[in-house]
Amino acid sequence: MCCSPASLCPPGPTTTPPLRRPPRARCVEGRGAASEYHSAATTRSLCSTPFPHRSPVLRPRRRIPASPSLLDDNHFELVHILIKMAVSLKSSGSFCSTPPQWLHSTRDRILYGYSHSNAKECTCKKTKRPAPLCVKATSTKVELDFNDPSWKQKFQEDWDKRFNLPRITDIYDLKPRPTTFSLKKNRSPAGDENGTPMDKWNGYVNSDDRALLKVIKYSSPKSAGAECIDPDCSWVEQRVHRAGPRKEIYYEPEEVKAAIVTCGGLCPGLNDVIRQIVFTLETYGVKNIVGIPFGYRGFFEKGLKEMPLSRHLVENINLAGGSFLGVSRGGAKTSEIVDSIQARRIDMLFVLGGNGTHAGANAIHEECRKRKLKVSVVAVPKTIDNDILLMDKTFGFDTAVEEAQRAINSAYIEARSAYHGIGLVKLMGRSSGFIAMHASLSSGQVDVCLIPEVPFTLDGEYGVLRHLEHLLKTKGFCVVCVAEAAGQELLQKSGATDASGNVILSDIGVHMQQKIKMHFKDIGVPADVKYIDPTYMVRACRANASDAILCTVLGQNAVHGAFAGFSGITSCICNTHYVYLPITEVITVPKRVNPNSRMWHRCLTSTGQPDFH
Ligand SMILES: Nc1ncnc2c1ncn2[C@@H]1O[C@H](COP(=O)(O)OP(=O)(O)OP(=O)(O)O)[C@@H](O)[C@H]1O
Ligand SMILES: O=P(O)(O)OC[C@H]1O[C@](O)(CO)[C@@H](O)[C@@H]1O
Ligand SMILES: [Mg+2]
Repeated sequence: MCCSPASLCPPGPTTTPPLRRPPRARCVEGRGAASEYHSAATTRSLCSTPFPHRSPVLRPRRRIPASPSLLDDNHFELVHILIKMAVSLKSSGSFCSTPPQWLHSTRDRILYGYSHSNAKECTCKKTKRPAPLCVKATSTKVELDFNDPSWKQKFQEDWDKRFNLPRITDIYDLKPRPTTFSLKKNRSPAGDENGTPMDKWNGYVNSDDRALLKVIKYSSPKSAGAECIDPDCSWVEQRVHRAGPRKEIYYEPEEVKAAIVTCGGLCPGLNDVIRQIVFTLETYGVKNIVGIPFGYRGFFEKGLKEMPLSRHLVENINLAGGSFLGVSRGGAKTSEIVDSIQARRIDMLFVLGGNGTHAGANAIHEECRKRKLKVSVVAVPKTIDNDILLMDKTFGFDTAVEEAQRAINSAYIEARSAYHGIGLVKLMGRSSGFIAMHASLSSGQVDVCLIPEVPFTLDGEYGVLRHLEHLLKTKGFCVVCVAEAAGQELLQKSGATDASGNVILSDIGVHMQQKIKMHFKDIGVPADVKYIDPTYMVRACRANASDAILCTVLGQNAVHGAFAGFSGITSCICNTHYVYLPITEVITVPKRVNPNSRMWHRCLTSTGQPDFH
């Protein structure tokens, strides 16, 4: 029976006064640059007024390094890389040596994380204060000195270079032809007063159209989730290429052979994208469309035959989940794949997949260039994990969240109906906690959300288990949502990898289930633990409405991108606009949840959970 929490469900056990822990003082001073993360007022109050334990209100987080405040979820991971690079540089003796090491933002010693993948050591002045870690702002192509009045212009020039879309005309001298894509092509054009036909269809995107990647002007790097290029948080426009059909194209549709391949794990919406690619190709006039079975493997595994595709064949595939073409991991040998592309005379390759697939697509694109093949390789970002840089979301994510919150709801109902019920749900997300965070937010039924980006302890005074005790005493039941990649440092690593080389994670869900059961047994408190691991259920389903729309647009734009002559690009949504990005810009690291983002703070406000360390 399904029941709404307040009305139909049996009441939970009577609440008892909250379990109180002795208040502890939290002083963040004396930690180098980390202390600057808090305002002076916050720091004072943190040092002088210990807040009561288990307060449901959002408390200032402890020991968060300063620089993540400069970054959003897209770029948070870059800071980890910079920290690692900087720390290793330091240990190799190239860095100024005074500990402690925190990434820090000041006028003359700057780390800013946005869009910069190379960290270089800068000069450290001798100061009395412990020196912060010094990382000079660099980008992949240009070093910026913010004292130079023209730094913005340099930044923008560098940006435009990086986000310039690779195209087949970079290696081929080709003349475009007028597009065959017009939604008016089957109608008789209306004439003006002289009877001259007027083509009023204005559905083409100009190649100079750009969308802004970011729209917020942050007044300070300390603003929640701030993304700043320089320490003053100046406004700099970061523009990317708008996606859509162009008036001129670089292929003769009748001569084109187009192929579609789906790689990696399953994801809701794969079929919707396949279907739209086929529809759009046919609208251009392409007749030779094939599907490559079972991911990149289909290019070289004997016995796997390409599948001819047509509108008729794919008409209804979106009604089911999975991939009509099949998926696989591993086995990507770029040169063999390109041999196969060459042998099959493929002109356009549409690649649907996550970060690994994108890396593969880019390698294929590069190899085609090297061999001077006129092939457009266009990717469409697919992953329930939502862990690809720069884009608002990847297709499949919304649906996975929707399915995940069904599991949370079941855990809630089980926990709410049991005496001292504890519902525990583990959700997917190989390297990031987006599904867990969003499903916790959307369900509104989670008391504790644990993600890999935010470390936690299970045992001890400030551990999760003590908080569960508190919840049982105060609420009578509780629900915990843990991301599969969370708390890996608490578990033994197997060191195993899957066929694509992805690390196989240890099972935090089972570990927590056992720890919770043992803990309550040890302290002699009854606890009824119900563990739900919905695993493949969150991704083996058909796309929901919002993903279906996203897939439709991304699939269509992928085809427009190929006909416009682009290659090595991905078709995605940024800042609510549909755009093309060079693949190289989205695959450097997985996108992760920024613990200083408003979204994570909202999640904490919703769950009411404290710090667990
Ligand atoms: N760096 C790389 N270069 C070339 N090919 C790669 C690379 N990384 C992964 N691949 C190939 O891409 C395909 C998919 O990779 P992977 O299994 O990691 O899934 P994914 O695309 O990241 O999607 P998911 O989100 O499901 O993990 C595999 O066939 C793999 O061999
Ligand atoms: O299909 P497999 O190999 O079990 O992969 C599971 C992984 O794939 C994903 O669903 C997508 O990357 C992850 O959330 C999960 O860790
Ligand atoms: Mg991946």
